[in-house]
Amino acid sequence: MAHISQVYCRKFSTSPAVAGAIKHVTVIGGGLMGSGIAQVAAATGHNVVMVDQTDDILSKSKAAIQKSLGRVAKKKFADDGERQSSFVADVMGRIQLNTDPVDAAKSTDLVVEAIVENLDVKKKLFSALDEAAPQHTIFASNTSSLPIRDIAESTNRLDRFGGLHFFNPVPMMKLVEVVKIPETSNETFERLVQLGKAMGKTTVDCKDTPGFIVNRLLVPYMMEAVRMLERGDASARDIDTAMKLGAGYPMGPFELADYVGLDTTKFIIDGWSKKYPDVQIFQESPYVNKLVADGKLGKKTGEGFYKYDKK
Ligand SMILES: CCCCCCCCCCCCCC(=O)CC(=O)SCCNC(=O)CCNC(=O)[C@H](O)C(C)(C)COP(=O)(O)OP(=O)(O)OC[C@H]1O[C@@H](n2cnc3c(N)ncnc32)[C@H](O)[C@@H]1OP(=O)(O)O
Ligand SMILES: NC(=O)C1=CN([C@@H]2O[C@H](COP(=O)(O)OP(=O)(O)OC[C@H]3O[C@@H](n4cnc5c(N)ncnc54)[C@H](O)[C@@H]3O)[C@@H](O)[C@H]2O)C=CC1
Repeated sequence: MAHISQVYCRKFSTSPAVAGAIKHVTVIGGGLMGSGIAQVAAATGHNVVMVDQTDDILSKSKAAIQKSLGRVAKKKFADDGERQSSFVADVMGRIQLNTDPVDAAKSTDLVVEAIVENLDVKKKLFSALDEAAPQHTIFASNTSSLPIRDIAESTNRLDRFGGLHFFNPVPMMKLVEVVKIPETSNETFERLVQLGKAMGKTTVDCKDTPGFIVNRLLVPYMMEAVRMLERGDASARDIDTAMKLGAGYPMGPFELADYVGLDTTKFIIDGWSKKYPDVQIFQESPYVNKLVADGKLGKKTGEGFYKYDKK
C-alpha cells in the first residue's frame, strides 16, 4: 500500500518529478568547487553532467576528480586494488561532460552553479538556463558571498531557487549551508536539504544573509589576518602556525586563502568592500591585490602567500 504522503504528492504536486528525490544533477563550473560537487554527487549515486567553457578545462576537471576519487578509494577499499579501480570507474561512469549549459539544463532535476564569483556573469547564465530548463528543475548557487536573491532575480522561478553552499575540498568537508530566499518554496527547500543529506553532508539552514553562517565569521577573521601582515605585526608563517597550534584550525588563514584561490578571495573582498564602504574590515587588501595582479592565485597557480610544488 502506498504511504499517505506518497499519495498526497502524486495527487497534488504540479509535476510528479517535483515530489521525488533529485536524481539528475547538472553542475555548471568544473573548477575547484564544481568538480568536487560533481564528484560527490556521482559518488552518492546521482547522474551528473558537469559543464565548463571548454573541452580542455573539462578534461582537467575530470583528471582532478579521478585523482581525488583515487584517494577516497584507497581509504574505502584498502589493499584491494581491483575494488578501488571499479569504484573509480563506476563513479566516473555517472559523470558526463558538456560545454553547453543550456543543453545540459534541458533534462535535469537540479542545476548547481559553481562558476566565477561575479553577479553579472551568474545572472546571465541563470537567465539563459531559465528559458531551457523544465518546470520542475530547481536552481541553486554555490556562491560564497553574493546574495542568492540577487542572482535568482534573473529567473522566473524564485520559488525553485536557493543556495547550496559547499566547502572546499568538497569530498572532505562535511557541511552544506542550505539557503532560503523569501520566495523559496518549502518543497524546494526540503528537496535541497534532502540532496545535501543524500550527498553525505550535514546541512544547516540559513537565511540569505551576507556570507551565510560560515563566511560571515570566516571573512572578517581572514581579513584581520591580512591586516596583521600588512601592519608588520607578524609573518604569514607565524600567523598560520599560531592559528593551527593555538586555536586548533586545520589550516592557518594564509594557507586557507591560497587553498581557496586568491582570485576568488579578491572577488569576495571587492564585492563586500563596494557593498559595505563604511565597514573598515571589508576594505581592499593591497597585499592580496598585488598577488593577484602578479598572477599568484595560490595553490592552483603554484604560488600565492606561499610557493607550492606543481604536481
Ligand atoms: C588571509 C588573507 C585573505 C583575506 C581574504 C578574506 C576573504 C575570505 C575568503 C573566504 C573564502 C570562503 C570560501 C568559501 O565559500 C567556503 C570555504 O570553502 S572555506 C574553506 C573551508 N575549508 C577548510 O577550512 C579546509 C581546512 N583544511 C582541512 O580540513 C585539511 O587541511 C584538508 C582536509 C584540506 C587536508 O588535510 P591535510 O591533513 O592538511 O592534508 P592531507 O593531504 O594529508 O589530507 C588529509 C586526508 O584528506 C584526504 N584528502 C584531502 N583532500 C582530498 C581531496 N580533495 N579528495 C579526496 N581526499 C582528500 C587525503 O587523502 C588524506 O587522507 P588520509 O586517509 O588521511 O591519508
Ligand atoms: N574556492 C573555494 O574555496 C570556494 C568557492 N566557492 C564559490 O564557488 C564558485 C566557484 O569557485 P571555484 O570553484 O573556486 O572557482 P574556479 O575558478 O576554480 O572555477 C570556476 C569555473 O567556472 C568556469 N566558468 C566560468 N564562467 C562560466 C560559464 N559562464 N559557464 C560555465 N563555466 C564557467 C571556469 O572556467 C572555471 O573552471 C564561486 O562562486 C565561489 O565563490 C564556494 C565555496 C568555496
